[in-house]
Parts: sequence; C-alpha cells; structure tokens
Amino acid sequence: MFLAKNLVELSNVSVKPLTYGDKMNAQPYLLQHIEVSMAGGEWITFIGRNGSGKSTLARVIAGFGAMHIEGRVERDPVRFVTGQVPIVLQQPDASMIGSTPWEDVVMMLEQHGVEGSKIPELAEDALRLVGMHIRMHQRVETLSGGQKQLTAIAGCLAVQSPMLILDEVTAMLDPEACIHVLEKVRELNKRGVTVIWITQKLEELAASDRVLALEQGEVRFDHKAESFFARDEDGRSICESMGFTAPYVIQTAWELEKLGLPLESLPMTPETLAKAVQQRW
Ligand SMILES: Nc1ncnc2c1ncn2[C@@H]1O[C@H](COP(=O)(O)OP(=O)(O)OP(=O)(O)O)[C@@H](O)[C@H]1O
Repeated sequence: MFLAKNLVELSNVSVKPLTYGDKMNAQPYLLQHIEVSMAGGEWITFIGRNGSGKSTLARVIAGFGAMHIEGRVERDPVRFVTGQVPIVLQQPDASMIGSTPWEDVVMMLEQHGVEGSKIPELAEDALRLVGMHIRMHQRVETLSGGQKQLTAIAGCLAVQSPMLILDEVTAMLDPEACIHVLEKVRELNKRGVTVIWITQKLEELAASDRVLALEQGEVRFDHKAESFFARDEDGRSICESMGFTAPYVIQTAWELEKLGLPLESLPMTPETLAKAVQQRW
C-alpha cells in the first residue's frame, strides 16, 4: 500500500541494463539493494563518483525503461499521471528544442497532449516562475547556458511534472550562472516543488533536505548534509571516506576544531560560517 506522504518508494531495487537472453545474466548490476523513499516538497541531492549510479537511479524514479528492474518501485499514481518525468541534463544546448523559450515550452506542452486553449497561459506562467518571461521571444542562440537550463526547467513546470529531476544542470555553467540557477530552483522548492538534484559539486549540498550518496550502485549515505561532513571520534567523515574534498567552509570549520575552537554546528555556506564565528567570539 502506497504511503500517502511519499511520492516515490523504492524497496530492494536492483537494476541491470536491458539486454536479452544469456547475456543478461552476465550483466553487472548498475544499482543494487536500493531502499529510498521521497516525500512531496523534499529536496534530495544525489552525489557519488562518476559511474556510481546517480543518473540510473534518477531514470528509475523518472520511469524510463531500457533497464531490467528487480524489486519494488512505487510512484504516487495521482501525481505521476504521465509515464515519464522529464529530466533536465547537463548540456544546455541539448535542453532546448524550440527556437525561443516560448516555443520550447509550448512544444513541451503540445507533446504532453495539453489542450491548445490552455497552452498560452501555462507556458507564460511557467516561464514567469523561472524568470524567463522577459526573454520568452529571444532566439535560442542569444541565450546563455543558464537561461537555457531555466527554460528547460520551465518546460517541466508547465507540464506539471511531479518533481524536477536535474542531472548536473550546473556542470557547464559559469559560477554566476550556477548560483542563479540554484537560487531559482531553491525558490521553486520553497513553493513546494519536489527536487532531485544530481551534482558532483559538494558546495551545492547546502540547499538539500537530504543527501543520498551512491557508491558502486549502492546507497552509502542517506541523511542530512551536515551529517555527511560530521567527523566521528576517529576524525573521519563520510565525505572523506568516499574520497571527496569537502567545501572550503567545512574545511575551515575542521581547521578551527583542530585549533581547539570548535563551532557549535557545521556551517554549510560562507554566511553561516561567518555567523558561527561571530557567535563564538
Ligand atoms: N545502458 C547501459 N549499459 C551498460 N552500462 C550502463 C548503461 N547505462 C549506464 N551504465 C553504466 O552504469 C554505471 C552507472 O552509470 P550512471 O550514469 O548511472 O552513473 P553516474 O553516477 O550518473 O555517473 P556520472 O557522474 O559519470 O554521470 C556506469 O558504470 C555506466 O557505465
């Protein structure tokens, strides 16, 4: 029975690529023994090294085939009305199909079979939510990478996607555009939009309610971001044991602790670091 509060539940899920006959037995698992549930309005960040299975897990949640799935995958039938959830990928040029943001979102709505008379209002509302209404008739070749990504996000919002699945959408963007896209997605999340954010950049974890760290197709960690960086009595964190370099603010807090000046809680942003330092002294 589906738990009303959960949008998605995966229980003991393992995944192989879809191949036929004997070959399939020999295929290695891309994911193994995954137990994950996700509530509406949550922001969950997937991290893990290249090839750890982040995109595969996102595809399972999004409902894409081309995989042999074992175990139980349940998606809220009320929210997941169409079979597949669109995924925004890292290449901004691959994210847009129309020649303008307007055309792009309208095409997305048409592809989803939305009644023609409803399309203009839905398209404009979605573009407004990501701040792209002011550029909605601008040619695609004159848009920045960040503006293309925001247009793709508007397309997902327009078709009432049950969640935003964003697979390394800031990977090709400059630092300013990264911050802008992250801020827009954070605004949407505050309005109740559920977010799966896939990244290799640990400084982006600050926005999450939860971090899900994958290692060789298995969930290694599923908790709050602060716990990912918390050091145990041996002085080691999950972050370090997975071979990641912690963001600068976390390293600063660790150095202060080494000097005998521990902060009350681990800061996730430069602002919270400054505040924690100010409160201590
Ligand atoms: N269709 C497929 N057939 C065979 N192997 C596949 C297929 N799809 C993915 N893989 C393999 O599955 C593993 C997990 O891939 P996945 O793209 O999910 O990882 P990821 O954590 O998103 O990696 P990255 O950070 O590089 O995007 C990789 O080793 C990949 O090569």
